[in-house]
Amino acid sequence: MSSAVALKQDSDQTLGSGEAVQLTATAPGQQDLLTPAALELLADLHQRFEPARQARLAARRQRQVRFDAGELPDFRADTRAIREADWTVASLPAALLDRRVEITGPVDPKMVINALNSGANCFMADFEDSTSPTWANLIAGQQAMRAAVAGTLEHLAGNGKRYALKPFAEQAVLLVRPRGWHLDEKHVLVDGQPMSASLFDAGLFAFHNAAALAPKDRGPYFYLPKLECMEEAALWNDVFGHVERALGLPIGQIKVTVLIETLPAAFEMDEILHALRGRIAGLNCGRWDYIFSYIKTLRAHPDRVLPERGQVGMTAPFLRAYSELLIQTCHRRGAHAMGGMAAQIPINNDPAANDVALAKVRADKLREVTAGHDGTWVAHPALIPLAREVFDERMPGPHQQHVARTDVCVGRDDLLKPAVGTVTRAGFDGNVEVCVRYLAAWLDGGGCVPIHWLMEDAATAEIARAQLWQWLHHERLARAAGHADPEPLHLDDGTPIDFPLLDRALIGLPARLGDRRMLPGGSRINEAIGMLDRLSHADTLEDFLTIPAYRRLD
Ligand SMILES: CC(=O)SCCNC(=O)CCNC(=O)[C@H](O)C(C)(C)COP(=O)(O)OP(=O)(O)OC[C@H]1O[C@@H](n2cnc3c(N)ncnc32)[C@H](O)[C@@H]1OP(=O)(O)O
Ligand SMILES: O=CC(=O)O
Ligand SMILES: [Mg+2]
Repeated sequence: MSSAVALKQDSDQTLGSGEAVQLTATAPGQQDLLTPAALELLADLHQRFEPARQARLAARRQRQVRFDAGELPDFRADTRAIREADWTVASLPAALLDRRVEITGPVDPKMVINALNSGANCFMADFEDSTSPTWANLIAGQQAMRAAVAGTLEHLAGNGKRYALKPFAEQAVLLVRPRGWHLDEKHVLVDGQPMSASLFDAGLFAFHNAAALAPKDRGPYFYLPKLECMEEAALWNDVFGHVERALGLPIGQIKVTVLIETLPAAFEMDEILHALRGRIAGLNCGRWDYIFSYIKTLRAHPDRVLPERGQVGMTAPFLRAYSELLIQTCHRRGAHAMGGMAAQIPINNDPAANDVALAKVRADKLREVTAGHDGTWVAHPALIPLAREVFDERMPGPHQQHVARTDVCVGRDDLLKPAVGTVTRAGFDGNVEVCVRYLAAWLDGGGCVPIHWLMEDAATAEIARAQLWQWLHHERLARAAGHADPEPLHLDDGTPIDFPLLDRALIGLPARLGDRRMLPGGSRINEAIGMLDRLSHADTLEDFLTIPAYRRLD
């Protein structure tokens, strides 16, 4: 670990000497978390791994330049030996053997208590897609994690309802999802530079909780988001190896599950498992970011434009191929193949509509367990009994790794084959509405919101704004790709998808939304409309919505 760390908090308060960590914001109770020793670990992680992170991000940009020039993703020639050799990942810890139902959600204390008490096998506490990373949210989330692991987490709601944890044996197993490699944590500067949000979230969680987890036969367990290739997985492996040494943990104590939620990563599932083989417990189908990544990666390929989001289900060719390849790959290597998230949530005030929503969730879980997944995700506690029932019926053991799926034969074309369908006016306007409402909520500190009874988070908002951009720029992109006399895309009623259509949707949105005081982030709606307008008109597709949005946070 690096030498002593100087801590400057706001007013240049210096607690030590040597390298400087500067905190640019304050939140209640942060002194208990950001102790000199914790900051020393964070500074050390930054100094060791920031150059490699930046190199990986540069490699992403270079790869995208090639895709924009017409190249298509493919399996790597230089890693063929890894794919062809027989090897398996390290054995799984007992706590991660049966993961049939996992609940996910933001990290505020009430959600954390509800999720841990929910009866799900596991809980993924999410610092990424469903958390808006205000400094207050991050500090409160890390405090909630520490108190949850200590068994002391309590919450008193505004309505007077008290929340407390069930006994440890009845709680879901905790996994934490740190933010992805692309995000900075601007409130922590090391040597004057913002540190990686991934290293901040994961490093701080491990620092405060590894010792308390060990006597319970647990460790810091992580879900790793938005990886694009094996080198990014190897970087995580190096980080965790170093954290284990720094904290005196046995090597391999930190376990990970990797979300396969980018198109490039789907071509490197074996390689990612291999890079993390001493600590990986499984892969997960992060379907929403995967759809976003398909659009983003193939943005300049006019023959691979997707229809509106509602028509892109898991039975679409490229999604079916990816989930089946994930199951086959995981089971060959001794890892769990986790399913993903249906977006429907319970509809409290309309029993008939609720039945339809639950039927869609049931069909999704049935598809997953029948295909060979070892577990699934739910967004809401009320969906746990349904998911459990479907998995219990078809998966009598703790998992189904014995289902080898040798019948699956997925090649490059299968992973790239687009869904067929249309863009309706409702689909176009729906993308505008979801993006604006989600962005407004996010800017106001809310990371996950129900909109028209669907769970909307950063990944689904990314689909909405990336689709809008790709549809609107289609004619220009097609011309650049060599198509003679390309036309704009059209809605199914014949209306051209052009900027006047977007302008009309944006101008009409406030009236459609009604009383914005009733909406999460209602006061930020105009700002969100302005952002979507700019992002949609820009000649280049912004990599992540949350990067420009983060500049406006705090
Ligand atoms: C693409 C991806 O990355 S998916 C993973 C990221 N997304 C998620 O994790 C989604 C998590 N889900 C949620 O945040 C919520 O379910 C929402 C925002 C969609 C809906 O939440 P609400 O509007 O509060 O739903 P609702 O009012 O029906 O909740 C009823 C109760 O269940 C609780 N609840 C709802 N979802 C969850 C959850 N995921 N975890 C724990 N508790 C939950 C609520 O806190 C509430 O508790 P209370 O009765 O004690 O007040
Ligand atoms: O993180 C999950 C996803 O679907 O995206
Ligand atoms: Mg995701």
